Amino acid sequence: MKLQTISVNEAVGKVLSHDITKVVKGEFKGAPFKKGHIIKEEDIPELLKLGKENIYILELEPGDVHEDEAGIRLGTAVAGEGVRWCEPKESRVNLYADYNGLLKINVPVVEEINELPDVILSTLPNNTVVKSGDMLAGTKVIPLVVPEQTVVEAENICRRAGWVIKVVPFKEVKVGVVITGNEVYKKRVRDGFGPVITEKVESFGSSVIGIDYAPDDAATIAGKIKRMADGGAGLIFVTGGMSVDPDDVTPRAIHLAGARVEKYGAPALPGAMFMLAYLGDVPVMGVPACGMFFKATVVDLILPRLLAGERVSRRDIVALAHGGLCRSCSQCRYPNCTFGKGSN
Ligand SMILES: Nc1nc2c(c(=O)[nH]1)N[C@H]1C(S)=C(S)[C@@H](COP(=O)(O)OP(=O)(O)OC[C@H]3O[C@@H](n4cnc5c(N)ncnc54)[C@H](O)[C@@H]3O)O[C@H]1N2
Ligand code: MOO
Repeated sequence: MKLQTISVNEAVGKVLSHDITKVVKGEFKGAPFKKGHIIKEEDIPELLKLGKENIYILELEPGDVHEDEAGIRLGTAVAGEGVRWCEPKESRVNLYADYNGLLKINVPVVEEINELPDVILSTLPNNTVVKSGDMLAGTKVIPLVVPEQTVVEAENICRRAGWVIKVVPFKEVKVGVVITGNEVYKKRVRDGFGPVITEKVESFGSSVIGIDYAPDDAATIAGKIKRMADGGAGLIFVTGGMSVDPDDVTPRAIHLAGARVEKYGAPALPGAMFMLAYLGDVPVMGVPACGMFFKATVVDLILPRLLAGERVSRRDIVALAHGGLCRSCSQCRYPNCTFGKGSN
């Protein structure tokens, strides 16, 4: 590359090497002078007002990639299914969601890309629930010109990995709910769990196909879990009875139903007494009472993943630990907070 610095006063007739942007009080006000612009006499006062006494005139040589082209190539390389990129601004290319879904970030690959010289890729946390049009990531190069080799290496990393950033759409799942507890079964207490679960499930485009009530009896609860699965439920909630009292029999009931327990006890607060099991391929969630009392619990971290069709493992639940502590703010701002954001 041949990068020539010349005084603005001598720049008339020269071709600008990159966008010159305007920022007023920290706010980006666009680029009054675009890359490729031929400087005219009348541009000089405006350039001086923008604080530019010298400007770059650039001649690319073989093996050079201009920052904007590099940004586009990076954006193209990292954008997977459901992700689109925008035109570069000072080489920064933003990536946006094409539809509602679950954002998946291939974290080790993102780090591998960031190990390259002169390249950055910055993303929202893995497993964020996103809406169509949400910004998911931004990528850019640091210098005005990077070696072609750097861009090629980034592209190769992405190609080898298969995917870097993608949005997985939610499936329409038929959800069954078994509400446990003698006090609810015998109608001494009005069920508060059913409406909470129904609202959460429907917000992802799925539906509750049945809500059944069971007393604190493991065999009865187990029978109702099996009936939900036989009736076509693709995901089953079992609520209450998840802690240490003698009448807390839900974990035993899930086991008795024939489900294979992935993990009982989740490193998320609220949600410690949570259980995830699989009855064949059907996920069964044992949800403690906190799932009804608090706006955000472990359910909000696991449900979107299950509805996106993910097989959530014991390992995934263990990984919730870092970031799994809710700050218990007086006014809940979830999902705009750190709850569930530290896991990989
Ligand atoms: N000694 C201990 N006590 C508790 C522990 C513990 O480790 N040691 N863990 C606490 C944590 S953490 C949680 S979370 C809760 C879990 O509670 P359960 O899932 O066992 O809930 P229940 O005991 O069945 O109910 C608690 C409370 O909520 C009311 N409830 C339950 N289901 C419904 C419903 N469908 N509608 C309305 N209200 C409902 C129930 O009547 C109780 O008042 O345990 C802590 N305790
Ligand atoms: O399952 Mo409980 O969170 O720890 O409220």
